[in-house]
Amino acid sequence: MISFTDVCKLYPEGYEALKNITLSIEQGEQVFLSGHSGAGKSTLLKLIVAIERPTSGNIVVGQQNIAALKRSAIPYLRRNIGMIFQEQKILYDRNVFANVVLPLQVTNFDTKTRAARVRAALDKVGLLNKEKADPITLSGGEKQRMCIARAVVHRPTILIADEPTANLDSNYAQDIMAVFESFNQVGVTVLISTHDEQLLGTTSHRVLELGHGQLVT
Ligand SMILES: Nc1ncnc2c1ncn2[C@@H]1O[C@H](COP(=O)(O)OP(=O)(O)OP(=O)(O)O)[C@@H](O)[C@H]1O
Repeated sequence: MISFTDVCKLYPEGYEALKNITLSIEQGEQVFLSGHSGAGKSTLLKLIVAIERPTSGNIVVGQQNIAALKRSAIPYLRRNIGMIFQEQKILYDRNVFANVVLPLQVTNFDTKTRAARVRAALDKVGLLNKEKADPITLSGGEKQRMCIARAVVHRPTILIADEPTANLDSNYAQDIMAVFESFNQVGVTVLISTHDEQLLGTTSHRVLELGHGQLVT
């Protein structure tokens, strides 16, 4: 489902963020990505959704070879992927419903179907009663759950999250992880980067550890 073969990423300034990464994640698997700050976790996740491009090596997601993907094909790739990134944009000039419906605006669904999908996504993250709320009034955990609803509203087969529990207290963090778990249980492939030592120490899921741009485990 996701495979990297000898992937290297050299940023234009010359920093080698990833060195010879080879890995494979099966369809329906949940995997955590760990590693120190600057280890290359965000870079690895960005390569999967073609926010960044590899300097060398091959990346296959589903049936698509990402390294060879034309810019015009990127929106099609992302139709199958839900993304939750740290620098995620929340639009504060509109309510929760309007934030979550955004990914559906490029689809052909009619208004009724869009509304049903948004409510189903909000329901899954426990925010159904907040659809009319302004995002500014949400707690940190609720904002994060809104971002998850937005990432899954188009029913992706792969979910990628970069430090989704950073800056949340442990109760909120557990809630967020339970939401990811519930998507994985219905067959979604989930890849989450995290620093959370407690979570990494107790999880039954596979942990890939990066250190200085290389896979340690
Ligand atoms: N756009 C960029 N241009 C140049 N260097 C970058 C860029 N993005 C990341 N880097 C560098 O690549 C290395 C890996 O960064 P990355 O953000 O992937 O690490 P990380 O493991 O996600 O770290 P953190 O946990 O702090 O978010 C770092 O040294 C970083 O400074």
